[in-house]
Amino acid sequence: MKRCYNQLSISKKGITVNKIGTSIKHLRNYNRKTGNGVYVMDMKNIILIGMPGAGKSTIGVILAKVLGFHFIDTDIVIQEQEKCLLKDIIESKGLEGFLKIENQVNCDIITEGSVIATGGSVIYGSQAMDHLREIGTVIYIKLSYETLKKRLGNIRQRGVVLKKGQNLKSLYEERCPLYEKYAHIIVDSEGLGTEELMEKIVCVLDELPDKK
Ligand SMILES: Nc1ncnc2c1ncn2[C@@H]1O[C@H](COP(=O)(O)OP(=O)(O)OP(=O)(O)O)[C@@H](O)[C@H]1O
Ligand SMILES: O=C(O)C1=C[C@@H](O)[C@@H](O)[C@H](O)C1
Ligand SMILES: [Mg+2]
Repeated sequence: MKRCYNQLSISKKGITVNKIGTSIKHLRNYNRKTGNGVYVMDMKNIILIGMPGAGKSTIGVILAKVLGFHFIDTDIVIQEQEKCLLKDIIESKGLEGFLKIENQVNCDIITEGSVIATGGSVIYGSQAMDHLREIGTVIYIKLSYETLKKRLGNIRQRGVVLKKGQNLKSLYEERCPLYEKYAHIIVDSEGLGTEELMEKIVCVLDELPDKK
């Protein structure tokens, strides 16, 4: 099922897409008589990726408020779709089953002007990552292993996709190259509190050459 998170509205001026905090984007080449036109998706999303505990959900919601964007947490979308907690999906369907659902949920996201906080394991879904890179700017929130270890308690209790014999260190080493591979931008969050990190991301976005 495709999920659409934005709303179209029709006015005398034609069809517009209302996005909180952003200018209204018009349907291009809109013909009032036929009602035809091409809507150009020119408002990108901001997609946050990174290790579990990197702060994607925490930062994502603050970023959305500051930018006037929508906020989507894909972990919550998965839970709503499956009507089940993440850890219970992992337990009942196994790691592969969970990753398949996560890939599908992320592939199905249709939105614009949204901050999307992904789950830490989203980078195992290559179709999902290709889709997310298409619909927005992918930001990798990078944090050292040492800080993550301190921040995360028992990662098994958190429902992390951890293979047999894997620990936080080997998970970190396996995933870092994948986060780097899929990121448009890498933001080092070492030593930064939530407000500082949020400000750093806003600055980085502000400097993007193709900012819309
Ligand atoms: N900049 C920060 N400094 C210190 N602690 C932080 C920071 N950002 C988030 N945290 C804390 O780290 C923990 C994990 O944050 P959060 O749940 O946002 O991570 P996540 O990246 O969304 O993880 P997951 O992949 O599991 O969804 C929380 O307890 C949160 O309060
Ligand atoms: O990093 C992970 O393996 C995960 C992180 C969470 O956000 C959830 O997506 C899920 O619990 C798996
Ligand atoms: Mg999260």
